Amino acid sequence: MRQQAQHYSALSQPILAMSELVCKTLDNDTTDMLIDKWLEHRNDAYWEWFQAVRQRKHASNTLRHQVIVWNKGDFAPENIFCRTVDTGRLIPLDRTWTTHVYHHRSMQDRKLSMMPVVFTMLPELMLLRGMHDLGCDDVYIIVTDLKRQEMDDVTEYFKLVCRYAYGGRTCKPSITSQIQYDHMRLCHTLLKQRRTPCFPQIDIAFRAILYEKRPPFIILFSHQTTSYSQIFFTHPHFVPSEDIFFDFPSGCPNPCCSDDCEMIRFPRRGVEVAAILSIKRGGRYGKKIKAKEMCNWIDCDASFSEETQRYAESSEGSEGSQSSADCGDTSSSSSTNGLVCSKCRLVKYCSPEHQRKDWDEHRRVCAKPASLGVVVVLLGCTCTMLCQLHTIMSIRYLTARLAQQIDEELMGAWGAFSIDQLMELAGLSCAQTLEKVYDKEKYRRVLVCCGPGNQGGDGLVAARHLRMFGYEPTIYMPKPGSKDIYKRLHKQCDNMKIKSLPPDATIDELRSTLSSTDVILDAIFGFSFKGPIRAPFDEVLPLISSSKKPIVSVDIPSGWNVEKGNEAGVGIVPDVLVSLTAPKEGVRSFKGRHFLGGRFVPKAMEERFQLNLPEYLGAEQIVELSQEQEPQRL
Ligand SMILES: NC(=O)C1=CN([C@@H]2O[C@H](COP(=O)(O)OP(=O)(O)OC[C@H]3O[C@@H](n4cnc5c(N)ncnc54)[C@H](O)[C@@H]3O)[C@@H](O)[C@H]2O)[C@@H](O)CC1
Ligand SMILES: [K+]
Repeated sequence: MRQQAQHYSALSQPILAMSELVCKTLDNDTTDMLIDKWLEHRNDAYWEWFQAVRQRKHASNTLRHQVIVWNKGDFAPENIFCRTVDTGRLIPLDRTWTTHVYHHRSMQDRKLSMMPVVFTMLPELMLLRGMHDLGCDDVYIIVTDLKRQEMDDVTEYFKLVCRYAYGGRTCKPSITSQIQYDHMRLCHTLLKQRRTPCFPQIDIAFRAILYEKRPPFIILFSHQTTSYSQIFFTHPHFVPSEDIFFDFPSGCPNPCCSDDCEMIRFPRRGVEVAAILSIKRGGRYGKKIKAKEMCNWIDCDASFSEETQRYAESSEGSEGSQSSADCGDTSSSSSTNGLVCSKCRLVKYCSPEHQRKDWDEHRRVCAKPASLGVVVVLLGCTCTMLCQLHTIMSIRYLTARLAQQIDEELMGAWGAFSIDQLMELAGLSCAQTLEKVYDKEKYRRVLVCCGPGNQGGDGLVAARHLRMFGYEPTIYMPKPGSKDIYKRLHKQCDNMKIKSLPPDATIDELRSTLSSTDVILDAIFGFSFKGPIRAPFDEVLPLISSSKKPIVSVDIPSGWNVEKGNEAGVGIVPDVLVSLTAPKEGVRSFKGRHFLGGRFVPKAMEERFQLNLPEYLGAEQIVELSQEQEPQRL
């Protein structure tokens, strides 16, 4: 061992036999067992993400774009299909794998199990496995205790070495000295911090695995709670598409977690942020990587040429494939075109026979795209109506977490909005909605009920605009917000001589104000509400509900669960709802007039989150989504 170690250097190619790390292998059955455990005790954030995937089905009907599909059946790996990055096949997530975990021998001495390591990363591993077809039956993980900065440094070092000196290749003297310097620095730092394994051990195992096993990706796991685990891809082709993974959970249990606090650096934003080792392939270092599109039948090695692709369609859907198979074309040799499943249009086969063979598996996901269904139903409608209705049908409903994420991004470095701006537009759209439905001659007296959060701010802005529109608003804030913006907005209302009930107004005072109110604006709770309702709102909400006055709710009716709706039956049931940015999951079954407001989402963001928002007309701040009755002004 010592003799072999003498040959180890930053610039020579190590072999796995030189590694002193212990390799623990978790076979397919163990992985299966871990997946079952995960399904039993799954983390809510991942569960939400998988649910959201369902809504995005057939967002795009083009063959290459639908990267993850779940159309039918329960939440189980066999019902969730992933488009592989290397063969373009759409295959279920139930293909397991063998995990090779390399760790320091001290962990073995302490009888530490490697299962928790795999379990921590299970959702990420499942997706990575699902998105890689060839050569991904084995997954390699090296366990470290690197801190965040050290992980960053090690990542940069491996990128450098793989780019210039992979497989012991010689490189320019200036690069050689840089590699040697970085290597020395890392050895020294990790030794000083008593990291186990030390850097040379990580380096030997890492580069030897790359060279001998040639995996599509390799993982450096970190035990440190303040660090993250890095996934290295050995080619840009192996990085899953960002289309669907941009909102994949960060792995951190804290819902306010930012990008910087990822536990596993899953490439949520695609190639741009992934750690890619640009290994030059070909010659004696292995085959060049070429993404190819292959027949969806897993045992077939026919591939389709990109340039000459001519999508021949089978005459019927997959269900009809059995009859087309009888036509007798059984060629499975390399083909330049293919048969596209005419029902879902998501998969391609080299022959009807292979389409038939794959049907048992593919039937679990095969479904007509939603948009086609709409076209059939609406054949009698005018073109404009059809477009509008189609858009409405496919608008995205948000979970609480996603609504918060969009909010943060709008006000983050990319969005660059301030809260004042968003609140102004949100409040304006609430006032505009009320004005659209309730004529100021008949419904002049508006009670604007404001909660303690940002939604309360929307209410104050709306009160100001309503006054401008000629209404007579009265503000009721049972628990005024403490933020400066809240106080400024209230001052602006005071300046316009808008009345406010005192925060400590008694229930009797509220009852008497309600009796002289024509319409109520419910700006109490928004997407951050979590039941049960606490005082003083536990008395206020029932009183508003029992007043029998018309109610316009902002974003989500107060007291409703953001995802499950009014399941507890204690929420306000409004006549009109104005959703902000995009409607929330909980209002899917809302029966009244439903508007969308908050016209500030940039197109790029709308596309990234696949919100599929309807078009706002002209200078309107609102757009009506659906209504039970004919739209009319009351
Ligand atoms: N991006 C967007 O869509 C924008 C959203 N805005 C508004 O901001 C809202 C979200 O604002 P916030 O995150 O501040 O939250 P909320 O306005 O939903 O309210 C949170 C407040 O309610 C209290 N609360 C929560 N559950 C409670 C319970 N069970 N009993 C009593 N009190 C409870 C909390 O203590 C907190 O003070 C949205 O719904 C929307 O109306 C706009 O202001 C700006 C733009
Ligand atoms: K509300």
